[in-house]
Amino acid sequence: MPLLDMKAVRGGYGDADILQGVSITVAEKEIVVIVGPNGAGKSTAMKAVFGLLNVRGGSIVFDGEDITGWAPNRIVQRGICYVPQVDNVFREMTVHENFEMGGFLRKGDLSAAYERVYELFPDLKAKRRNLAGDLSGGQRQMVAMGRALMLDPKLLLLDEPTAGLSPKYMEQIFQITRDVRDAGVSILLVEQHAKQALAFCDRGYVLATGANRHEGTGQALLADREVAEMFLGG
Ligand SMILES: Nc1ncnc2c1ncn2[C@@H]1O[C@H](COP(=O)(O)OP(=O)(O)OP(=O)(O)O)[C@@H](O)[C@H]1O
Repeated sequence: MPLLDMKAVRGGYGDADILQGVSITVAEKEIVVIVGPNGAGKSTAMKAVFGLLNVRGGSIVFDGEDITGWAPNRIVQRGICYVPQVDNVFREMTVHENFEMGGFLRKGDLSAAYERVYELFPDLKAKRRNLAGDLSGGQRQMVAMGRALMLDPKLLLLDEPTAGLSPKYMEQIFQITRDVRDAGVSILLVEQHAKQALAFCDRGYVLATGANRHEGTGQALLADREVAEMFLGG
């Protein structure tokens, strides 16, 4: 059974259905990417998993439990964390304070959790007293990921983590994403950099106009002529 099993989900923000029956699965310790043209519903599909959408059809099962219609705070407690594309750090707080905010919902000694995030993001250890707002875009993205990881999720949702980053930082974020997966966390991410993301993920989905178009391993999607012509710029 996959860790996340989203089946034929329909829904939107208001009355109109943006998602027209989207199905996505994520297995334990798998990196799954959603790609597709602008407005395809990629971010919306991710928001559906996190309880930010009016889901009017289909189901979302996580770790054996039907979480369809649950509120985000309950979903977080169940083991899913979501890193939105923008406004994902507290800019007026230090790196460490951001991590403290991340751990806010957890009880007990968090020293192991801090150790784990600083191990994953060694660059941030030296900048732990710096304001998050003073960091580069790539480092802010790391703060956002680290903050989410403080909650020790089973599944991490990342909405365009490499948006606006240089190729160097994009590679670094991908590498860190692999490290996070190797530490036992499953990852679902939305990416604009489709070719690079498909090359790095385990499996991918191509969405268009709110529906599934293609799915397969990253390598299979990259090798698919129709995917290349229609969605990857030839
Ligand atoms: N908060 C919102 N309220 C109403 N409509 C929205 C909202 N967010 C997105 N939409 C609409 O939902 C559709 C899908 O948007 P979504 O952001 O999921 O696309 P996307 O595939 O992630 O594309 P992009 O790469 O441009 O972010 C678009 O038509 C968009 O205008």
